[in-house]
Amino acid sequence: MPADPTPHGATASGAGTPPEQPPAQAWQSGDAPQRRAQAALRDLPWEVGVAKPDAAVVVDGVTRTFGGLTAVSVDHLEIQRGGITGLIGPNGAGKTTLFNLLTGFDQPNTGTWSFNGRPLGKLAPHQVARLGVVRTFQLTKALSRLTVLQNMLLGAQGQRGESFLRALVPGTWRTQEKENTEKAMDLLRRFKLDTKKDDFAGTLSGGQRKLLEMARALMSDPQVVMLDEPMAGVNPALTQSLLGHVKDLREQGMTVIFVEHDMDVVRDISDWVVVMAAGKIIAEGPPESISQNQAVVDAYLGAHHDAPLTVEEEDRVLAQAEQAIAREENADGDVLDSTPHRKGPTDE
Ligand SMILES: Nc1ncnc2c1ncn2[C@@H]1O[C@H](COP(=O)(O)OP(=O)(O)OP(=O)(O)O)[C@@H](O)[C@H]1O
Repeated sequence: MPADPTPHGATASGAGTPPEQPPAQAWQSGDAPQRRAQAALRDLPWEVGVAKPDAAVVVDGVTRTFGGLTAVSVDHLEIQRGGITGLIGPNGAGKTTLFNLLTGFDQPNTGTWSFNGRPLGKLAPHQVARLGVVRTFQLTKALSRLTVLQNMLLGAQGQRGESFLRALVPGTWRTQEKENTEKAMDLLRRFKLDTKKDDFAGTLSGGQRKLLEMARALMSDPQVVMLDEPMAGVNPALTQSLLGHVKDLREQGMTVIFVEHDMDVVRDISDWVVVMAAGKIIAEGPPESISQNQAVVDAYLGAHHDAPLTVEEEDRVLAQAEQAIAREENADGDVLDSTPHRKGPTDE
């Protein structure tokens, strides 16, 4: 069982309640998306698995084990549409594994999950992306020997050229390619990478690669964007710009879920925070509820959250990222084959 969350205002059952506040305003269509998301969430109890007023993603009974280790065991989780949800937890809590499962990069042992009511299990990453759910990676997977623009074009989804029959009509393909190039250049301008379009991605700084990764994810017009540590390794000058871009995604109506260790960043941009430890969700609530939650404090202190990764941990994270990249490249390249290319629980 997950530890009871005990945020400010905790009840005997361990569930938290929001503090007294003025009555929530009814949603106005002209409201800023941030205010809408926060208004929708403000009166919810701070308890694990709480139902959201308008859930885009719903997860039920998802578990993933590696040998004897339970990396993810999530009973119930709902992600509010149009909000920014921060997913936090100590190293090894299962955050990346949960991202991998939800986006088709890994398969669970049990469980179901859906987007807009449509089950996403058994779909490959490119199929999940086409339905509107995309992710970025902890270690940016911008392909270093492709140019910035080529990387962007790889992120385009639903290309007419992917259909075998349409691919036989070169004019159709060229139209699509032109549209994709224009869209890519618009995004590159937005992310201030347009002057680098012909540079190899490998020559970009860490922060610029993060921007490229985010820009590339937007090529498929996603509705849900999952960002794995978007700020990690980014110099302070670019951090504000990246934060601004994440907030922009919400402004444009997207649902954002992001993994982050920096609590200042989490407090700054999250409408809601979900805390994982040892594979389970141990707390949920608005950012202000989290630092007052004893279960969260214990999980972080107990796990030596701020300790640097050991060489073994670094090797594992790198190997995981490389495997994920290889799987996505297989999925991208194999467009005529709808068979999912994924790692399953039996492939450990
Ligand atoms: N492919 C794998 N094989 C074996 N164990 C794995 C694998 N992937 C993840 N794990 C284990 O599952 C657990 C959860 O790992 P995961 O990377 O999801 O955690 P995390 O919360 O994302 O951590 P971090 O914050 O360090 O990125 C860890 O104990 C990890 O060692």
